[in-house]
Amino acid sequence: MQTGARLQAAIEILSEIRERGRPASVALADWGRSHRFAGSGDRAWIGNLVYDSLRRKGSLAFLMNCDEPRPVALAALHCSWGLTADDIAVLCSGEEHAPEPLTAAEIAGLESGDLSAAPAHVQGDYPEWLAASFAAAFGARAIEEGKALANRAPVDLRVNTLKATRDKVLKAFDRHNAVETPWSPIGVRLPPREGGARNPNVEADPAHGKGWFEVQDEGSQIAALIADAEPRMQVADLCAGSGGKTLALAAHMQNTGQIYAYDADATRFRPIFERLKRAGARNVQTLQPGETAALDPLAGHMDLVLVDAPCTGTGVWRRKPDAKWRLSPAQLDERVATQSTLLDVAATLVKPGGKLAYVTCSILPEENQHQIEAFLARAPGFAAIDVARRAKDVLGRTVETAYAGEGHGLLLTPASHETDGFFIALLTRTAD
Ligand SMILES: C[S@@+](CC[C@H](N)C(=O)[O-])C[C@H]1O[C@@H](n2cnc3c(N)ncnc32)[C@H](O)[C@@H]1O
Repeated sequence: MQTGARLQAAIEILSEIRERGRPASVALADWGRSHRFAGSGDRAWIGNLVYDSLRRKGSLAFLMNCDEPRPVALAALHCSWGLTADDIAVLCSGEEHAPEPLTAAEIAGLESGDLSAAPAHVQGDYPEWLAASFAAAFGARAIEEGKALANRAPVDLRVNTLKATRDKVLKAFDRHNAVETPWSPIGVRLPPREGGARNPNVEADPAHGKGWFEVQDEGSQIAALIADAEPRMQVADLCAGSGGKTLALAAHMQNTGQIYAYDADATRFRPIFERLKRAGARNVQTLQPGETAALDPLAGHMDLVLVDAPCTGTGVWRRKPDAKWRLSPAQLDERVATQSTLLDVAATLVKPGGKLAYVTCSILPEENQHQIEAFLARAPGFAAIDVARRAKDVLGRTVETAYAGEGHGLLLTPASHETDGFFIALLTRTAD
């Protein structure tokens, strides 16, 4: 496809997402199915522009004085890909499936659009209704943190220490410029590609088939590392999903002890079986998903309970940028209520002296520090552990929280740690 035709396709997909409220991944997959002639290079170019447009939709619309898909995509080419107004005018020839020529208003937006008078939520590209939460989380750094959540993310791999070493995995992805992640001793990072370039499909690599690594953001790796799982422990992973953290815990525990993996949703849980097999994890017992009675025998016996809670996913907006514009106050309230219930369930499983690790991939205080404060207020038999100290012990260096206020736990963010947004709190059961 000519570049102009790729641009027109991206604009059409953005219109589909906007008009029909469809997730970007679904709209892109549908487009691919109905345009079989498009090659993988075309799809990567179009997908990257769609995602970059969504990542910075608020600020790009402000610059262009219009939030329609076409001006937003043009502004993404300018602001995120570095094309000049003249470069973009060449693509908009109006011929051979290319977009119509630029209007005077579009040229003005591209050449002299200015964000300096825009409110913080526009400069930081987050929804206006979350402005107070961003200010509470980050204070004067709200715009900077929002901007970093609107960048592309790297592909992070967690080395499976049951089967490989970091050096082995680094070597396997040498051709993709693999480097060590900054914090996790078992992390490998493939930096994000620029412009329309395609990301490597790491899961198609033989090293993945051999179980040498799993795709897992460094923030998630850190959460699993500091959750305090030790060999021979009895551990419950209450929201195991497809097993990302279960696998990490199994490796930290060197395939000893027992991890009881549970999730309410059978479909989300299903991939765990294949992943456990590939990773060579033998200390995991899978519980019947959705059967809460399966948790009964664990009550009061667990050394560690991990609650990797369902959340708004505000910390992973780099990877799912359309989610940030779809999120609603009602969904946030619903998540907060579920998290609170899950903390209460988790508390019943912890043995005296045992631990409860609470993790979200959210940066919102409502789901993080406030959630922990409320739990500690209603569960006097639990006390907070100093996570910063634990992180220093595990990672060998000080990790400052990105949270601007007072509160328990550790908040990791793209701006402060080059990870996805993750919150980790560690509690201990002090009394019966
Ligand atoms: C953040 S995801 C878990 C990700 C997973 N631990 C990983 O590392 O890949 C949250 C999970 O919580 C599950 N969930 C939601 N409500 C639940 C409940 N009441 N009990 C158990 N799991 C629940 C969801 O199905 C989802 O898989």
